[in-house]
Order: sequence, then structure tokens, then C-alpha cells
Amino acid sequence: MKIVEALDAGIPGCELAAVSVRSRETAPERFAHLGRPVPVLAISELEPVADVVVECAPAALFRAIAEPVLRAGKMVVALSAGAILSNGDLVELARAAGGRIVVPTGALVGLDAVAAAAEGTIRSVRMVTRKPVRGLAGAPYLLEHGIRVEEITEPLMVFKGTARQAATGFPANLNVAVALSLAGIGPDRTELEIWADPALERNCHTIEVDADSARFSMSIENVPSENPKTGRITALSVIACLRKLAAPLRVGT
Ligand SMILES: NC(=O)C1=CN([C@@H]2O[C@H](COP(=O)(O)OP(=O)(O)OC[C@H]3O[C@@H](n4cnc5c(N)ncnc54)[C@H](OP(=O)(O)O)[C@@H]3O)[C@@H](O)[C@H]2O)C=CC1
Ligand SMILES: O=C([O-])CC(=O)C(=O)O
Repeated sequence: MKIVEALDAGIPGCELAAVSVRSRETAPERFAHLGRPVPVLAISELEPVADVVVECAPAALFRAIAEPVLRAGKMVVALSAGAILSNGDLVELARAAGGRIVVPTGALVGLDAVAAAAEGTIRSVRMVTRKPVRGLAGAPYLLEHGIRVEEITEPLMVFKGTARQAATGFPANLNVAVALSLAGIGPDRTELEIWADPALERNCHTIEVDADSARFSMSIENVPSENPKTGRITALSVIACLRKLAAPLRVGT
């Protein structure tokens, strides 16, 4: 909704062509406050009316949203970064058809520095994520391993592995790790720890990068949105990304 409202308020070079939601019956009242009425379409109807489609939906819908847009040589701004790994053929489709997948920095920080360092040699990228219990509850990895975070009273490390492993184990919780890996040294070399911390209110990410050009540490403490798994800054990152598309002055890689 934040992205829709920003587009409705005006982002130079962009015009809100349509939206798609889970339940179209309740859509008219949800969007009634917008300055201009917006068509509510099925996912399959988006491509013909848009040059850019913002994918900000559950990861399972990534292919249905992105494929027709990429096939038409258009742009997908994608938040479900983890789904890119399991749909690698869509990157090839984009290459062949002249489409583009743009992954905003999202709930993370510093992907510009990571991408710059990757032009040289990055020796290691390590990320530690600490989330409140409600930011992790229900993740497939926890269910598969019988890890009951709802009952913890102290911080618990629930996962140690690579960004690729996290993408399947935590599809709705760790897109940030995949985005980091795609900016840097890839999903198999990007190392990740995930902690559930009952004392936390925010989704906290700390990243350490060691490269031949620089060594840097970055951290961010995300205020959760209405969805406790997703930081508020995520939608703002998409808005900033859309603003950059047509901006005469573009700052940051
Ligand atoms: N790259 C990054 O840094 C980050 C990525 N993410 C990822 O971004 C994605 C979006 O996050 P978030 O907004 O919190 O997710 P939510 O699950 O809260 O929202 C998903 C949206 O998708 C819509 N939707 C669900 N099912 C359908 C459907 N069948 N057809 C059309 N629309 C549908 C919902 O509509 P409705 O409102 O009607 O329910 C809702 O607007 C997720 O994959 C999340 O994991 C999140 C945080 C950071
Ligand atoms: O990566 C994600 O899916 C969400 C996340 O960690 C955050 O918003 O802080």
C-alpha cells in the first residue's frame, strides 16, 4: 500500500497503471482513499498495461508475476529475492528478451558498496540476522527441524549456513541475505547466522565484508511493518528505486 500511495502522490516518470491483490472483492474500499482510481487486475493482466511491474508479494508468486513481464522485455522490480535463486531461468529469459530484474536494497543497507567491492575481489561476506520471534515463526526450516522459537526465553541461533540454504529454509524472512549474495560473492559463499531473540522489537542485520579494496561492517535495525517479517524500510526502498528510474541525478550505484 505504501508503494501504491507514493505512486498516487506522484513519482516523476512513473504512473500507477494497475494493482493486484489477493482478494479483489475488498479492493475498492482499500484503494478508495487514492487521489485517482486504480484498476485492480489479476496478476496475468498486469504485463500488457505496465512497463515496470513491482513484485511485492509472497515468494511463491514470483514466477507468475515476473515471467510475462520479462518475456515482453520489460522490467520487474523484485522484492522476493530468494525466489530468484529457484527461478534462475527467468534471469536467462530476461537476458534473451531484453527484460530486467531490479532488486532494490530493500530491508538492507550498503548493497552499493558490496557491488563495488565485487568489481575487485571479495574474500568473505558474513551476515548475522537477529529477529524477534514473530519475525521468524512459521519458517519452513524451523518446522522441519522442530525448532520451537515461540517458547524461547533467551537468544537462540536457529540457523547457520549459506544464503542459498536460507532462501529455501526462510523464504519469507531472509530475502535480504539473498540480495546481499547477489550483489557480492553469490549465494553459496555468503555466510549467514540467524538468531531468534525474544527481547528484540526490530529485525536486525549486521554484515561484515572483507575485500581487497576495503573492509567494512554495516548494520541496520528495521522497524517491522504490518507484516512482522518485513521491515518498514522495504517499501521505502522500492519507492526510492522507482524515483531513480527517471531521475536526472542518480546517487549511489
Ligand atoms: N528484498 C528485501 O529486502 C525484502 C523482501 N521481502 C519480501 O517481499 C515480499 C513482499 O513482502 P510483504 O509485503 O511483507 O508480504 P505480504 O505477504 O505481507 O504481502 C504480500 C502482498 O501480496 C499480495 N498477494 C498475496 N497473494 C496474492 C495473489 N494471489 N495475487 C495478488 N496479490 C497477492 C497481498 O495482497 P493482500 O494485501 O490483498 O493480502 C499483499 O499485498 C515477500 O516475498 C517478502 O518476503 C520482505 C522484506 C525485505
Ligand atoms: O529479508 C526479508 O525478507 C525481511 C527482513 O529480513 C527485514 O525486513 O528485515
